[in-house]
This record gives sequence, C-alpha cells and structure tokens, in this order.
Amino acid sequence: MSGSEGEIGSMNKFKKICVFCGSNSGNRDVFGDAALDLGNELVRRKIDLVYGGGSVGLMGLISQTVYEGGCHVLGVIPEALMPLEISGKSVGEVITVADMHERKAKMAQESEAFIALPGGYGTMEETLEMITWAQLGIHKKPVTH
Ligand SMILES: CC(C)=CCNc1ncnc2c1ncn2[C@@H]1O[C@H](COP(=O)(O)O)[C@@H](O)[C@H]1O
Repeated sequence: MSGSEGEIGSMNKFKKICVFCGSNSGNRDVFGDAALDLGNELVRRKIDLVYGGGSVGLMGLISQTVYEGGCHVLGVIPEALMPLEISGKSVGEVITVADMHERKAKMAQESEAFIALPGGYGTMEETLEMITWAQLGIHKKPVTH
C-alpha cells in the first residue's frame, strides 16, 4: 500500500472501502502479501470491504481476510462472471448485477474510498474509471494505491 500518507493516514474516517485487485495471485509473493496486509489493516480499523465478489486470486485473499476478521464484506459480481471468478464459496454478502457497468456503479455507490492493489487489466480499468469519475466531479471519493 503506497499512495499518499495523508489519504492512508486518514483512512480511519472511512467505514466502507472498495478494493480493486487481481483475479489472479500474480507471480510474486509480494502481491499476496499486499492483499493480506491491506485486509488485516481494514480489520484493525474496523472498515468494511466492497469488492468484485470473486473468490479467486487476490480478490479471494483479501475478502477472506476481512471476513474472517469480523468485518462486513460486500461482493458485486455480474451473473455471467460467477463461474469464472467464484470457485467454491465466496464469503460475505454477494450482490449479482447485470453487467460490468452496473458492477462498477454499484461498487462506487457502496463505498467511501477506493484502493487499488496489484492486478491485471481489470484492476487497471476499474481504478482508472474511478479516477476519471473523480476528475469529472461524478464523485468526490479518494482513489489511492
Ligand atoms: C464489458 C466491459 C464494459 C468491460 C470493461 N472492463 C472491465 N470493467 C470492469 N471490471 C472489469 C473489466 N475487466 C475486468 N474486470 C474485473 O476486474 C477484476 C480484476 O481483474 P484483473 O485480474 O485485474 O484483470 C475482475 O473481477 C474482472 O472481472
């Protein structure tokens, strides 16, 4: 977790944070470590998680960490992606939506800030959309990494 200290330092004022991250674990242990660290930090600060609803990769890791730590976990996933991104059981509350656009809008609506962890094109796309929405004044929520 890097980002500006100011934003991270004031993370306590948030109750629900959306995390964008990979649906894979990546090829270096540091990516998984970052997901575990952030998950534990959210738990320590009693902050609930909003995420893409997958049980695989870094998404699975952070959602399990936050859920097992006793905070609320809300996953938002398009029905068509469920076979791809949920293997076994996902944790917490899961909302199914019609498509990717609705997913991003719902995740944005449900959270007070956004954090990007390592990930692939999906993570990049979601993070950039939140940055451009902020730039356009569609929301005033911080986006960091
Ligand atoms: C159809 C359409 C408008 C696509 C725009 N593109 C996307 N919009 C929103 N989430 C995405 C998009 N592409 C991938 N994702 C999601 O981003 C998450 C992370 O993907 P990745 O492993 O970083 O790769 C996954 O849950 C994946 O489903």
